[in-house]
Amino acid sequence: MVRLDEISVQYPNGVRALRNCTTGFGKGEFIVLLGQSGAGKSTLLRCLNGLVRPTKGRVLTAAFGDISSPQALQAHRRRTGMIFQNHHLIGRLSVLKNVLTGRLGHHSSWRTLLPLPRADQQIALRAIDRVGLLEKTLTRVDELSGGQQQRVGVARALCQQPHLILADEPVASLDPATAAKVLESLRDICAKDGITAVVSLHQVELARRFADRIVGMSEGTIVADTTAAQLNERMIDQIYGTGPKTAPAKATERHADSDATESSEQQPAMEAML
Ligand SMILES: Nc1ncnc2c1ncn2[C@@H]1O[C@H](COP(=O)(O)OP(=O)(O)OP(=O)(O)O)[C@@H](O)[C@H]1O
Repeated sequence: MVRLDEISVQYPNGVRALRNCTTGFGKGEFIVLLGQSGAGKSTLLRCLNGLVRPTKGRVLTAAFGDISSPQALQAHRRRTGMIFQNHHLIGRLSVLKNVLTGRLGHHSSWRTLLPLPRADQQIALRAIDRVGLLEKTLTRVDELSGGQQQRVGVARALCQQPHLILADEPVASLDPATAAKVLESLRDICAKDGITAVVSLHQVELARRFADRIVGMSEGTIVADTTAAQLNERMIDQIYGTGPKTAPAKATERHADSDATESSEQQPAMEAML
């Protein structure tokens, strides 16, 4: 469904974040990326939706081919839902309006200046229903709990009718029980709809519980690629070295900032369209 072909990424500051990574993600697979902070998980996710351009190698999709061409990238992004640790929702808008932002990529820029069609509202309502938030449809997002907000993030991704969902530490800011519920709901919906999901996590236990497949990364390299059932201590040592099996508290403030920049730049345009 999507394939990374000998991908390397070197950032302008010289950091080599990915080194010759080759792997593929099949239709309907739920893949968890595991690795210490700095292993390259976010960079790999960003290559999968073209936010980071590989220095070397290609990202190939079954539907659109090599995403290095602008047309293929645009088509691929339209069908790729993103879920972030910090949700990236617009707090003062309702659940419905936030979820509807998932439809914007399906319209030309002039069309989005008008209210979105009824069909889009129905797709959004169905997505909200699937994550169990129908009774909160008109509630402001900043009045919801963290777990509910992340379910809005899932609904927004579903509203794109995606082939692929990329989730960068989607449950890192949630308590363990809520984290498990959010992942369970995401996994079940993806399995039912045949959506491929690539999810980075810091918790080995959650990876074991929810993943079909686990891809382990260390220093920009894929060091393990296994079914969840076959993940063993040797592989965990390869992924984490002698470090902890559950990674320490997050070191993603820099990403949160850069992701926030992306979304805050888009916010005024989004609000105008809704
Ligand atoms: N925009 C950037 N510019 C320069 N270096 C970067 C950039 N983004 C990431 N890096 C570096 O690339 C390497 C891989 O980072 P990446 O964010 O992909 O790792 P990660 O596994 O997602 O880490 P975390 O779990 O902390 O989010 C790190 O050394 C990081 O400092």
